[in-house]
Amino acid sequence: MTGRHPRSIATVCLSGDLTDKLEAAANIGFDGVEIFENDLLTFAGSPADVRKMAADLGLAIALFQPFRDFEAMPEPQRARNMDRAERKFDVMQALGTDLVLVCSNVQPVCIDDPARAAADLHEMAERAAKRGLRVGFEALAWGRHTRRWREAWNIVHRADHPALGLIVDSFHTLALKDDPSGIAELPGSKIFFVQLADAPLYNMDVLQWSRHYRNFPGQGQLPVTGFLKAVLDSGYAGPLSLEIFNDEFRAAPVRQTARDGLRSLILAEALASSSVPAAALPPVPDLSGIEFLEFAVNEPKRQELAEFLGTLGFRLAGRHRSKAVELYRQGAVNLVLNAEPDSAAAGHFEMHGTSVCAMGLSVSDSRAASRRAEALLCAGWNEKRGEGERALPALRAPNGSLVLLVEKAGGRPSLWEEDFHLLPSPEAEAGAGMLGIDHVTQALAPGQMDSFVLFYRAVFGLEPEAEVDLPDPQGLVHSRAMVSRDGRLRLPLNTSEARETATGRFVSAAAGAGVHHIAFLVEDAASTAAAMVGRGAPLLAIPENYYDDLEARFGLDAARLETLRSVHLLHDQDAEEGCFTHAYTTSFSDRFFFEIVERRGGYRQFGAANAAVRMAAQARYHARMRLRS
Ligand SMILES: O=C(O)c1ccc(O)c(O)c1
Ligand SMILES: [Mg+2]
Repeated sequence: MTGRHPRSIATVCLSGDLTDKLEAAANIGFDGVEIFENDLLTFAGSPADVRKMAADLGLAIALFQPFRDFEAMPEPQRARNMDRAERKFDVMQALGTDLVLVCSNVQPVCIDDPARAAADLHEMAERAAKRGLRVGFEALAWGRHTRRWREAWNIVHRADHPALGLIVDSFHTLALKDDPSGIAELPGSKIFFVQLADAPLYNMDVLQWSRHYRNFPGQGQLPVTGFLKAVLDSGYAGPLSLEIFNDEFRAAPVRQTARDGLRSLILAEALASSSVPAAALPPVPDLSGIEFLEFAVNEPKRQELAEFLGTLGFRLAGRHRSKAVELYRQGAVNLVLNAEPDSAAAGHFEMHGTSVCAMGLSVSDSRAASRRAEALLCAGWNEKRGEGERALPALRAPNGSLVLLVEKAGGRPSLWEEDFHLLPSPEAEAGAGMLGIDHVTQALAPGQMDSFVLFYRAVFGLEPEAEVDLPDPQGLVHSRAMVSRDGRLRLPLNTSEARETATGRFVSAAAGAGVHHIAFLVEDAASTAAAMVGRGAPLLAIPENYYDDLEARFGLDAARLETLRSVHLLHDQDAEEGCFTHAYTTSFSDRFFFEIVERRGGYRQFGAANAAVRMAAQARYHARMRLRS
């Protein structure tokens, strides 16, 4: 590969001991690592052992860090710091790395004099150079006197030593809302190292923010792309390295974090260097929504689920030509029930019980979409298939479920016509009014949000909406919707630290993340709900108090209120008079549930105002069911 920057990750990003960290970084495909001193101190082998381990794994040790509180100290600390530096140079030579990161001094006694800082760094660089080593100086956003990249650069420039260079870190620059564009004017060869980190926008103490809430580029809200563009425009040719301090990363499975990290770096580079072909990714797929959802079932659960879907107005529309797979249909909604032994669905059923095991996304170019996914490190999947059946490119989502890429080619028979024996649709069967899939909500285990956000953002170009907190009677649920640019695909993601919330119960019952609810778009929620009730659908009962409050909030007339009340409908309005009217079923097998939604006047949200009422009703229902069994 030509002209690609070496890709590196700091050991502090990853969980486990140094062996776990290096193995994960190497296996996923990083070229190098930054060794954090703490990971070395707590490691039971020598620096030479670490050097050998990295070499055996094919990993460069790109940098050793941090070296703290060095520059501009009064005597006697100044002299002591020079000795301390010599000892760290010994460690670096044993490790086999030539670059140390000096972060700006935070000590109150540090002298406010750039000339002194420059002189001290000059001396350190002179000592380093004697051993063939180099020193990089980084501004910490909370440094005593040096906080911005330009302040650090002025000191480096003034010190004027070939073994001294600048280290820039996107977090420190962007957290202070400092302008990175001037980095483009620096001589690229004087930038010795580049660290990348993103973060959610929190209004908090910058040190706490940095030490606990950083995340990978693309997982947060900082303008990392603009920062990286400036870096690349300088002509910098060294490593791009991820440096994330994050409480959840410290607890997450190390290989997952390593994969997310490399995925984020590949995406960040592609976004920042869209004009450089070497960094290019196939484009974000042109998505037109969800073609189907597939449920993993066994034979008894297939019958049970088919009956449940019948109460929602779905009818059996076809049987697969070669597999124990059925298609249920209504409007543009396709639901597939897969009971085929020895399939991805069967594996999913073994692990998670009755659950959504695959989502079929409709794309204009499935091969390009799958090449993009592969370039972003998604594992693929080849399902066995019968003679003449369509091969659907498939990739694994972070929870192990599949995303299948369905291409709608004009003129060609549909997937359903190709692979299924379709049953004639009876004229009289009108269904209950489902038009399409409005959104599909997944419940995630605590700590998985960043991973899923990055997956949908990188592979499919969905953008995260602002996080909302939903109060369940048993704890808080955090929800963030991933939405395609044209709004046609909506995938809310929910997490909860509390085990007994609706989200927490799902994750423990289903043994992991998965689809928790499916919302169908309808034209007229009241008539659909009435049709569902007529068919025996179990709608979730909503308390009287809710309707009293609705009347007060929106001034709905008595007849409308009575309609809503009679079929357990909830209602919300946005500031622009957009309306959202919706109802829920109780859950299937205490797992997932369905929603019908009617959107009017451009309403774009998900009825968050009603989530507390829904979750309290679910908690009551759940408690009643538990008493019965
Ligand atoms: O939090 C810190 O102290 C710290 C140390 C080294 C770094 O490179 C950094 O960005 C932050
Ligand atoms: Mg840093």
